[in-house]
Amino acid sequence: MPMIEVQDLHKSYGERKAADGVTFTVEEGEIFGILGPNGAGKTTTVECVAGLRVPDAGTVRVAGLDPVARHAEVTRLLGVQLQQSALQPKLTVREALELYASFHKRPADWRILAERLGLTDQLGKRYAKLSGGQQQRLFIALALIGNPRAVILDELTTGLDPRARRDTWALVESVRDSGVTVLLVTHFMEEAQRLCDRIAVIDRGRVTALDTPAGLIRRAGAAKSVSYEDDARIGRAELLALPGAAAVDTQGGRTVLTGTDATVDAFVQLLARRGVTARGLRVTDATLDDAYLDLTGADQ
Ligand SMILES: Nc1ncnc2c1ncn2[C@@H]1O[C@H](COP(=O)(O)OP(=O)(O)OP(=O)(O)O)[C@@H](O)[C@H]1O
Repeated sequence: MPMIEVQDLHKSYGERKAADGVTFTVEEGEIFGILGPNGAGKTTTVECVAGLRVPDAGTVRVAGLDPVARHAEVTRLLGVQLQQSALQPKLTVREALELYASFHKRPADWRILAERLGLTDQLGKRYAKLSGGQQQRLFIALALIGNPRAVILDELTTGLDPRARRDTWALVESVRDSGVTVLLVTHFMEEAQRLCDRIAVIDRGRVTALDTPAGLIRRAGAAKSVSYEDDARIGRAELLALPGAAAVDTQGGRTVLTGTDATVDAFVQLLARRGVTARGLRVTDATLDDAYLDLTGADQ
């Protein structure tokens, strides 16, 4: 049985369709990403999974249970860290952990959790005095305190510096390695590419693609890009006419040609035929960023 199933989920706020037929399945043990631009419907979708919102139509199941009708059981199975979570500013880390542990019948040992999440030295610190990274670690601890089988982590690393973000990624991996399924909401491509086994790209309330990170990149068809110092000897139209060529941009005096392996081969042959040396030539693999722009139309 899948850990989480969402089938044709619809949810509107008045006229605004936040989820417009969202469908995906999360298997046990996965880190499954929901990636999409602001307002795409990501939070609405995971709130329905957590049973915090009632869908207008469609089916949601967590370990086979309806999260609205069987809310108490689902709360035991599913830990939730929602976007913009906040705690009472004067609460200390220890008090928050103890309080949340008291909500569960069989909580995890909060001291072990604090140790695992690097919070042991912060136990006496008030929530308001924690750094952004420490606050996020505390929220992960609170999401895990009921020993859940799955966790929802929504916009976990927003506002964190690159170092804290990387530390948080390592934590998410260790959560998965401990056997907990992770549903991760993000709008950071790098985060999704680095962490997720599979990703659903959501745009305007719909899943526009669902695949592994590598699959999404391949599907977007922009597998490679080649860049060089522009000297205008090869025209833009000529570059775009190469097989598989998807785009030509100029960035900081460099021409960037995006396409497939075939585009790169044809470009190199073109240089050879012309006897032209492209200075500062670089060939790079396209990232999920390129695929994402393609899949969401976010650059339009
Ligand atoms: N409680 C609400 N009342 C009215 N409209 C809402 C409410 N919550 C969300 N919306 C709207 O529904 C749409 C989807 O919002 P949602 O928060 O699900 O998107 P999101 O993908 O999580 O966005 P973000 O990345 O900005 O958090 C947006 O247009 C948002 O303004």
